[in-house]
Amino acid sequence: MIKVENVKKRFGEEEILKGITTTFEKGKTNLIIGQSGSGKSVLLKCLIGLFKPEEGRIYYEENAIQDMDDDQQRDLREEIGMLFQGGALFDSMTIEENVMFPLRMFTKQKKSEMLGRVNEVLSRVDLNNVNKKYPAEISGGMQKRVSIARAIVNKPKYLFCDEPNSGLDPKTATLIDNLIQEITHENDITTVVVTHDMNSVMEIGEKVVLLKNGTLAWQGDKNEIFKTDNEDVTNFVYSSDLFKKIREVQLKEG
Ligand SMILES: Nc1ncnc2c1ncn2[C@@H]1O[C@H](COP(=O)(O)OP(=O)(O)OP(=O)(O)O)[C@@H](O)[C@H]1O
Repeated sequence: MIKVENVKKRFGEEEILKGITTTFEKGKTNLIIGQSGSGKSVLLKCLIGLFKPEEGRIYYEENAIQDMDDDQQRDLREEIGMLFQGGALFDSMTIEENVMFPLRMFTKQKKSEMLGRVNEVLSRVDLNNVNKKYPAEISGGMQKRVSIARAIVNKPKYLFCDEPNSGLDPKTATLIDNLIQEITHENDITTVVVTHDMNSVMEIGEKVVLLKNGTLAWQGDKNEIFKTDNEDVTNFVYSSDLFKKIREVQLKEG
């Protein structure tokens, strides 16, 4: 579990996060949603220690990042898997080399051991026989699977995904969402996903945190999001025409 307590982050005069308090739960897919510029990425960067909040505390289990020394922060980094926006695979490396990269960075395993683990995670994301290909030689959906494999190769306790569906067709996006959720459940990981995608909210929103102008406007789960009268939620959810229509049908049917 990750606990966020009154986190404030400013850039110059502008306060971007205005005191966020929430929890991201273990074994669940926790989603951060909100309009463009609401502070989702800044919060994610605070969580992984890329930005230092001016105020507030972020706890991994019982331990606040703010109290960790360099060694403890390095240990924490090894427990974190990151799925970057766009995948961020290294173009000049094969799929196998890409997935092996975190193992080479963080462990002293033998090559054969690393290869065993690489094949295990590639197989988990249903990718076989692509080891020697380069990212440009496989589809966007497959690249995303490779990125997931790379993010989990070190058996992280915490997984962060920045817009995992960007650039994917709806069917592939749903497959990727489901894969992230399955892996979260199987390994009891605390997963945090930043997304704009209402389909993701409906599919995997086990805990949903809505940001608005750097404040926490609402939190709940995917079922509650369609029942609440919170105006910020309805503005966000029903800014999509499709969901507006679903809402009208729901209201008609009582
Ligand atoms: N390094 C930075 N320096 C200064 N301002 C920043 C920095 N990073 C983000 N901001 C500002 O913080 C605000 C929130 O940005 P953030 O990237 O968190 O939004 P977001 O909700 O993730 O939006 P999007 O959905 O478009 O990615 C924006 O006004 C942005 O300009």
